[in-house]
Amino acid sequence: MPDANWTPQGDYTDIRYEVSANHGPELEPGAGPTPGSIAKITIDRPQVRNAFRPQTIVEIAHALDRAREDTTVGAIILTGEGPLAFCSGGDQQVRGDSGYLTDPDNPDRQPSGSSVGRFHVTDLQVQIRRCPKPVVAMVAGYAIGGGHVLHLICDLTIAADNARFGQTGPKVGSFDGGFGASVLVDAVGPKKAKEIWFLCRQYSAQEALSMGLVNTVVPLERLEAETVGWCEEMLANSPFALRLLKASFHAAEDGYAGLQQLAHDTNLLFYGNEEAQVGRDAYKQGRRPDFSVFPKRP
Ligand SMILES: CC(C)(COP(=O)(O)OP(=O)(O)OC[C@H]1O[C@@H](n2cnc3c(N)ncnc32)[C@H](O)[C@@H]1OP(=O)(O)O)[C@@H](O)C(=O)NCCC(=O)NCCSC(=O)CCC(=O)c1ccccc1C(=O)O
Repeated sequence: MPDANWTPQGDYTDIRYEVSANHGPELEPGAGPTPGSIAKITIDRPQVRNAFRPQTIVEIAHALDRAREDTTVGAIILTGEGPLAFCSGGDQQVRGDSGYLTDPDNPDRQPSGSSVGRFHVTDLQVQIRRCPKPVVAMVAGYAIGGGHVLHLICDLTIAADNARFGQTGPKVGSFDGGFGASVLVDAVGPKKAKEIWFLCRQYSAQEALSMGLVNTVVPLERLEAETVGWCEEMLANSPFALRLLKASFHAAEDGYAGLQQLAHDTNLLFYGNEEAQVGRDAYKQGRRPDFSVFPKRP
Protein backbone atom coordinates (compact mmCIF):
# COMPACT_ATOMS: atom_id res chain seq x y z
CA MET A 1 0.00 0.00 0.00
CA PRO A 2 1.32 3.47 -0.85
CA ASP A 3 2.68 5.86 1.75
CA ALA A 4 0.11 8.59 2.41
CA ASN A 5 2.82 11.30 2.45
CA TRP A 6 1.19 13.55 5.07
CA THR A 7 1.60 17.34 5.05
CA PRO A 8 0.83 19.09 8.36
CA GLN A 9 -1.47 22.10 8.22
CA GLY A 10 -2.77 24.56 10.82
CA ASP A 11 -1.62 25.63 14.25
CA TYR A 12 -3.06 23.45 16.99
CA THR A 13 -1.99 22.50 20.51
CA ASP A 14 -4.08 19.39 21.23
CA ILE A 15 -4.33 17.82 17.79
CA ARG A 16 -2.47 17.50 14.51
CA TYR A 17 -4.11 18.07 11.17
CA GLU A 18 -2.48 16.53 8.11
CA VAL A 19 -3.50 16.08 4.51
CA SER A 20 -2.15 13.42 2.17
CA ALA A 21 -0.83 14.20 -1.26
CA ASN A 22 -3.48 13.69 -3.91
CA HIS A 23 -3.41 9.97 -4.37
CA GLY A 24 -5.46 6.87 -4.69
CA PRO A 25 -5.59 3.69 -6.68
CA GLU A 26 -4.41 4.16 -10.26
CA LEU A 27 -7.56 3.73 -12.30
CA GLU A 28 -5.47 2.80 -15.32
CA PRO A 29 -1.73 3.04 -15.85
CA GLY A 30 -0.92 6.62 -16.81
CA ALA A 31 -4.52 7.72 -16.18
CA GLY A 32 -3.38 11.09 -14.86
CA PRO A 33 -4.40 12.83 -11.64
CA THR A 34 -5.49 10.47 -8.90
CA PRO A 35 -8.85 10.83 -7.16
CA GLY A 36 -8.16 13.08 -4.17
CA SER A 37 -6.60 13.38 -0.77
CA ILE A 38 -7.23 12.16 2.76
CA ALA A 39 -7.30 14.37 5.85
CA LYS A 40 -6.03 12.96 9.14
CA ILE A 41 -6.96 14.44 12.51
CA THR A 42 -4.87 13.09 15.39
CA ILE A 43 -5.71 13.77 19.04
CA ASP A 44 -2.26 14.50 20.41
CA ARG A 45 -2.48 14.11 24.21
CA PRO A 46 -0.90 10.67 24.70
CA GLN A 47 0.11 11.54 28.28
CA VAL A 48 -3.60 11.25 29.24
CA ARG A 49 -4.42 8.47 26.74
CA ASN A 50 -5.72 11.17 24.36
CA ALA A 51 -8.47 12.33 26.70
CA PHE A 52 -10.19 15.43 25.35
CA ARG A 53 -10.52 18.74 27.12
CA PRO A 54 -12.63 21.62 25.70
CA GLN A 55 -9.68 22.94 23.69
CA THR A 56 -9.23 19.52 22.08
CA ILE A 57 -12.83 19.43 20.92
CA VAL A 58 -12.68 22.99 19.59
CA GLU A 59 -9.59 22.07 17.58
CA ILE A 60 -11.06 18.82 16.20
CA ALA A 61 -14.15 20.78 15.14
CA HIS A 62 -11.98 23.37 13.42
CA ALA A 63 -9.94 20.71 11.61
CA LEU A 64 -13.08 18.87 10.56
CA ASP A 65 -14.44 22.07 9.03
CA ARG A 66 -11.16 22.54 7.25
CA ALA A 67 -11.34 19.02 5.82
CA ARG A 68 -14.94 19.59 4.77
CA GLU A 69 -14.09 22.84 2.97
CA ASP A 70 -11.06 21.34 1.20
CA THR A 71 -12.48 20.12 -2.10
CA THR A 72 -9.51 17.80 -2.66
CA VAL A 73 -10.33 15.86 0.53
CA GLY A 74 -12.57 12.84 -0.02
CA ALA A 75 -12.18 10.98 3.28
CA ILE A 76 -11.21 11.93 6.83
CA ILE A 77 -9.37 9.82 9.40
CA LEU A 78 -9.85 10.48 13.12
CA THR A 79 -7.23 8.90 15.35
CA GLY A 80 -5.16 9.25 18.50
CA GLU A 81 -1.43 9.69 18.91
CA GLY A 82 0.54 6.55 19.72
CA PRO A 83 -0.27 2.87 20.08
CA LEU A 84 -1.86 3.07 23.55
CA ALA A 85 -5.08 4.98 22.93
CA PHE A 86 -7.46 6.32 20.34
CA CYS A 87 -9.17 8.42 23.03
CA SER A 88 -10.04 7.92 26.70
CA GLY A 89 -12.99 10.32 26.68
CA GLY A 90 -13.48 13.52 28.59
CA ASP A 91 -10.45 14.69 30.58
CA GLN A 92 -11.55 14.02 34.15
CA GLN A 93 -8.98 16.48 35.50
CA VAL A 94 -10.90 19.40 33.99
CA ARG A 95 -14.35 18.00 34.67
CA GLY A 96 -16.22 20.55 36.76
CA ASP A 97 -19.60 20.40 38.45
CA SER A 98 -21.43 21.57 35.34
CA GLY A 99 -19.40 20.15 32.47
CA TYR A 100 -15.85 20.41 31.24
CA LEU A 101 -13.87 23.50 32.30
CA THR A 102 -10.76 25.22 31.12
CA ASP A 103 -7.46 23.55 31.94
CA PRO A 104 -5.86 25.44 34.86
CA ASP A 105 -2.46 24.79 33.28
CA ASN A 106 -3.59 26.43 30.07
CA PRO A 107 -5.78 29.39 31.06
CA ASP A 108 -4.92 31.49 28.03
CA ARG A 109 -6.55 29.09 25.64
CA GLN A 110 -10.01 29.01 27.11
CA PRO A 111 -12.67 27.98 24.63
CA SER A 112 -16.11 29.48 24.82
CA GLY A 113 -18.19 28.14 27.68
CA SER A 114 -15.36 26.39 29.43
CA SER A 115 -15.18 28.85 32.34
CA VAL A 116 -18.67 27.84 33.46
CA GLY A 117 -18.69 24.25 32.23
CA ARG A 118 -20.19 22.81 29.10
CA PHE A 119 -20.25 19.61 27.04
CA HIS A 120 -18.26 20.65 24.01
CA VAL A 121 -18.38 17.16 22.54
CA THR A 122 -22.14 17.35 21.93
CA ASP A 123 -21.80 19.56 18.86
CA LEU A 124 -18.75 17.66 17.64
CA GLN A 125 -20.73 14.42 17.52
CA VAL A 126 -23.35 16.10 15.35
CA GLN A 127 -20.64 17.67 13.20
CA ILE A 128 -19.05 14.28 12.48
CA ARG A 129 -22.42 12.84 11.44
CA ARG A 130 -23.24 15.94 9.40
CA CYS A 131 -19.91 15.96 7.61
CA PRO A 132 -20.71 15.00 4.00
CA LYS A 133 -17.46 13.07 3.66
CA PRO A 134 -16.79 9.65 5.20
CA VAL A 135 -15.08 9.86 8.60
CA VAL A 136 -13.03 6.80 9.54
CA ALA A 137 -11.93 6.05 13.10
CA MET A 138 -8.44 4.53 13.17
CA VAL A 139 -8.21 2.89 16.59
CA ALA A 140 -5.08 1.66 18.32
CA GLY A 141 -5.31 0.95 22.05
CA TYR A 142 -8.17 2.27 24.14
CA ALA A 143 -11.38 3.73 22.79
CA ILE A 144 -13.05 4.29 26.11
CA GLY A 145 -15.85 6.48 27.53
CA GLY A 146 -16.48 9.53 25.37
CA GLY A 147 -13.64 8.21 23.17
CA HIS A 148 -15.67 5.08 22.50
CA VAL A 149 -18.64 7.23 21.48
CA LEU A 150 -16.38 9.18 19.12
CA HIS A 151 -15.35 6.00 17.24
CA LEU A 152 -18.95 4.81 17.29
CA ILE A 153 -20.28 7.82 15.45
CA CYS A 154 -17.56 7.72 12.82
CA ASP A 155 -18.76 6.06 9.63
CA LEU A 156 -16.23 3.23 9.71
CA THR A 157 -13.80 1.92 12.32
CA ILE A 158 -10.52 0.21 11.52
CA ALA A 159 -9.10 -1.37 14.67
CA ALA A 160 -5.61 -2.51 15.53
CA ASP A 161 -5.33 -5.89 17.22
CA ASN A 162 -4.41 -4.13 20.49
CA ALA A 163 -7.59 -2.01 20.51
CA ARG A 164 -9.86 -2.12 23.54
CA PHE A 165 -13.38 -0.77 23.58
CA GLY A 166 -15.84 0.15 26.31
CA GLN A 167 -17.86 2.68 28.20
CA THR A 168 -16.97 3.80 31.73
CA GLY A 169 -19.77 6.31 32.37
CA PRO A 170 -21.55 4.65 35.29
CA LYS A 171 -18.16 4.07 36.95
CA VAL A 172 -17.17 7.72 36.81
CA GLY A 173 -20.59 9.31 37.21
CA SER A 174 -21.39 9.99 33.57
CA PHE A 175 -23.37 8.57 30.67
CA ASP A 176 -24.15 9.35 27.06
CA GLY A 177 -27.82 8.65 26.43
CA GLY A 178 -27.64 10.40 23.05
CA PHE A 179 -25.79 8.87 20.10
CA GLY A 180 -23.74 6.94 22.65
CA ALA A 181 -26.84 4.88 23.37
CA SER A 182 -28.86 5.00 20.14
CA VAL A 183 -26.06 4.38 17.67
CA LEU A 184 -24.69 1.63 19.93
CA VAL A 185 -28.09 -0.09 19.97
CA ASP A 186 -28.18 0.05 16.18
CA ALA A 187 -24.67 -1.41 15.98
CA VAL A 188 -24.84 -4.24 18.51
CA GLY A 189 -28.50 -4.61 19.51
CA PRO A 190 -30.25 -3.58 22.75
CA LYS A 191 -29.08 -6.40 25.04
CA LYS A 192 -25.41 -5.96 24.19
CA ALA A 193 -25.67 -2.15 24.29
CA LYS A 194 -27.12 -2.30 27.79
CA GLU A 195 -24.42 -4.76 28.85
CA ILE A 196 -21.73 -2.39 27.56
CA TRP A 197 -23.16 0.58 29.45
CA PHE A 198 -24.38 -1.17 32.63
CA LEU A 199 -21.30 -3.32 33.31
CA CYS A 200 -18.55 -1.04 31.93
CA ARG A 201 -16.46 -3.98 30.73
CA GLN A 202 -13.70 -3.68 28.18
CA TYR A 203 -13.85 -5.63 24.92
CA SER A 204 -11.00 -6.80 22.70
CA ALA A 205 -10.73 -5.87 19.05
CA GLN A 206 -11.89 -9.36 18.03
CA GLU A 207 -14.90 -9.16 20.34
CA ALA A 208 -15.70 -5.73 18.91
CA LEU A 209 -15.50 -7.18 15.40
CA SER A 210 -17.79 -10.06 16.20
CA MET A 211 -20.45 -7.76 17.68
CA GLY A 212 -20.36 -5.36 14.70
CA LEU A 213 -18.66 -2.47 16.49
CA VAL A 214 -15.75 -2.24 14.02
CA ASN A 215 -15.25 -3.00 10.34
CA THR A 216 -11.98 -4.90 10.49
CA VAL A 217 -9.07 -5.75 12.77
CA VAL A 218 -5.48 -5.62 11.57
CA PRO A 219 -2.05 -5.97 13.19
CA LEU A 220 -1.03 -2.70 14.85
CA GLU A 221 1.87 -2.17 12.45
CA ARG A 222 -0.51 -2.30 9.48
CA LEU A 223 -3.19 -0.05 10.98
CA GLU A 224 -2.46 3.13 9.08
CA ALA A 225 -1.75 1.41 5.75
CA GLU A 226 -5.02 -0.50 6.02
CA THR A 227 -6.99 2.63 6.96
CA VAL A 228 -5.45 4.60 4.11
CA GLY A 229 -6.30 1.69 1.79
CA TRP A 230 -9.97 1.81 2.80
CA CYS A 231 -9.98 5.59 2.27
CA GLU A 232 -8.43 5.15 -1.16
CA GLU A 233 -11.13 2.71 -2.16
CA MET A 234 -13.72 5.33 -1.21
CA LEU A 235 -11.77 8.07 -3.02
CA ALA A 236 -12.15 6.10 -6.23
CA ASN A 237 -15.95 6.18 -5.85
CA SER A 238 -18.41 8.98 -6.63
CA PRO A 239 -18.11 11.60 -3.84
CA PHE A 240 -21.72 12.72 -4.29
CA ALA A 241 -23.00 9.15 -4.10
CA LEU A 242 -21.07 8.70 -0.84
CA ARG A 243 -22.46 12.00 0.45
CA LEU A 244 -26.05 10.98 -0.32
CA LEU A 245 -25.53 7.53 1.13
CA LYS A 246 -24.21 8.96 4.41
CA ALA A 247 -27.19 11.32 4.60
CA SER A 248 -29.56 8.47 3.77
CA PHE A 249 -28.17 6.22 6.50
CA HIS A 250 -28.72 9.03 9.02
CA ALA A 251 -32.10 10.23 7.75
CA ALA A 252 -34.21 7.92 9.88
CA GLU A 253 -31.90 7.95 12.90
CA ASP A 254 -31.70 11.73 13.03
CA GLY A 255 -35.40 12.40 12.40
CA TYR A 256 -36.25 15.79 10.94
CA ALA A 257 -32.61 16.89 11.06
CA GLY A 258 -31.57 13.79 9.09
CA LEU A 259 -34.32 14.32 6.54
CA GLN A 260 -33.37 17.99 6.26
CA GLN A 261 -29.83 17.10 5.26
CA LEU A 262 -30.96 14.54 2.70
CA ALA A 263 -33.57 16.97 1.35
CA HIS A 264 -31.06 19.80 1.00
CA ASP A 265 -28.66 17.46 -0.76
CA THR A 266 -31.35 16.67 -3.31
CA ASN A 267 -31.90 20.44 -3.61
CA LEU A 268 -28.22 20.80 -4.35
CA LEU A 269 -28.57 18.25 -7.15
CA PHE A 270 -31.78 19.87 -8.41
CA TYR A 271 -30.04 23.26 -8.77
CA GLY A 272 -27.85 21.63 -11.43
CA ASN A 273 -30.93 20.49 -13.30
CA GLU A 274 -32.40 22.41 -16.26
CA GLU A 275 -35.87 22.34 -14.72
CA ALA A 276 -34.68 24.28 -11.67
CA GLN A 277 -32.69 26.68 -13.81
CA VAL A 278 -35.78 27.53 -15.89
CA GLY A 279 -37.45 28.78 -12.69
CA ARG A 280 -34.40 30.80 -11.64
CA ASP A 281 -33.90 32.36 -15.08
CA ALA A 282 -37.59 33.31 -15.45
CA TYR A 283 -37.50 35.05 -12.06
CA LYS A 284 -34.34 36.96 -12.97
CA GLN A 285 -35.82 37.99 -16.32
CA GLY A 286 -39.18 39.01 -14.80
CA ARG A 287 -41.31 36.55 -16.82
CA ARG A 288 -43.44 33.50 -16.13
CA PRO A 289 -41.46 30.22 -16.17
CA ASP A 290 -42.34 27.65 -18.81
CA PHE A 291 -42.07 24.20 -17.25
CA SER A 292 -44.19 22.59 -19.98
CA VAL A 293 -41.24 20.90 -21.68
CA PHE A 294 -40.42 18.85 -18.57
CA PRO A 295 -42.06 15.44 -18.20
CA LYS A 296 -44.49 14.77 -15.37
CA ARG A 297 -42.49 11.69 -14.45
CA PRO A 298 -44.45 8.54 -13.68
C1 LIG B 1 -7.98 4.55 29.27
C2 LIG B 1 -7.48 3.68 30.41
C3 LIG B 1 -8.23 2.34 30.43
C4 LIG B 1 -5.98 3.43 30.18
O1 LIG B 1 -5.44 2.67 31.22
P1 LIG B 1 -3.84 2.58 31.35
O2 LIG B 1 -3.23 2.25 30.04
O3 LIG B 1 -3.57 1.66 32.50
O4 LIG B 1 -3.33 4.04 31.66
P2 LIG B 1 -3.54 4.93 32.98
O5 LIG B 1 -2.34 4.75 33.84
O6 LIG B 1 -4.86 4.68 33.59
O7 LIG B 1 -3.55 6.38 32.33
C5 LIG B 1 -2.37 7.02 31.93
C6 LIG B 1 -2.47 8.47 32.33
O8 LIG B 1 -3.58 9.05 31.63
C7 LIG B 1 -4.51 9.61 32.52
N1 LIG B 1 -5.84 9.50 31.95
C8 LIG B 1 -6.35 8.45 31.28
N2 LIG B 1 -7.61 8.68 30.93
C9 LIG B 1 -7.90 9.92 31.36
C10 LIG B 1 -9.06 10.73 31.30
N3 LIG B 1 -10.18 10.33 30.67
N4 LIG B 1 -9.00 11.93 31.88
C11 LIG B 1 -7.89 12.36 32.51
N5 LIG B 1 -6.76 11.64 32.60
C12 LIG B 1 -6.77 10.44 32.05
C13 LIG B 1 -4.34 8.79 33.78
O9 LIG B 1 -4.79 9.51 34.90
C14 LIG B 1 -2.81 8.60 33.81
O10 LIG B 1 -2.23 9.81 34.25
P3 LIG B 1 -0.91 9.77 35.20
O11 LIG B 1 -0.66 11.19 35.55
O12 LIG B 1 0.14 9.16 34.33
O13 LIG B 1 -1.28 8.88 36.37
C15 LIG B 1 -7.66 4.36 31.76
O14 LIG B 1 -6.76 5.45 31.85
C16 LIG B 1 -9.03 4.84 32.01
O15 LIG B 1 -9.92 4.08 32.34
N6 LIG B 1 -9.22 6.15 31.88
C17 LIG B 1 -10.45 6.82 32.22
C18 LIG B 1 -11.52 6.59 31.18
C19 LIG B 1 -12.75 7.37 31.53
O16 LIG B 1 -13.41 7.08 32.50
N7 LIG B 1 -13.06 8.39 30.76
C20 LIG B 1 -14.10 9.34 30.99
C21 LIG B 1 -15.45 8.75 30.67
S1 LIG B 1 -16.71 9.97 30.83
C22 LIG B 1 -16.49 10.80 29.36
O17 LIG B 1 -15.76 10.48 28.52
C23 LIG B 1 -17.29 12.02 29.18
C24 LIG B 1 -18.50 11.68 28.51
C25 LIG B 1 -18.73 12.57 27.37
O18 LIG B 1 -17.88 12.72 26.54
C26 LIG B 1 -20.03 13.16 27.26
C27 LIG B 1 -21.11 12.34 27.29
C28 LIG B 1 -22.38 12.86 27.14
C29 LIG B 1 -22.51 14.22 26.96
C30 LIG B 1 -21.38 15.04 26.91
C31 LIG B 1 -20.14 14.50 27.10
C32 LIG B 1 -18.97 15.41 27.12
O19 LIG B 1 -18.95 16.49 26.54
O20 LIG B 1 -17.97 15.06 27.77
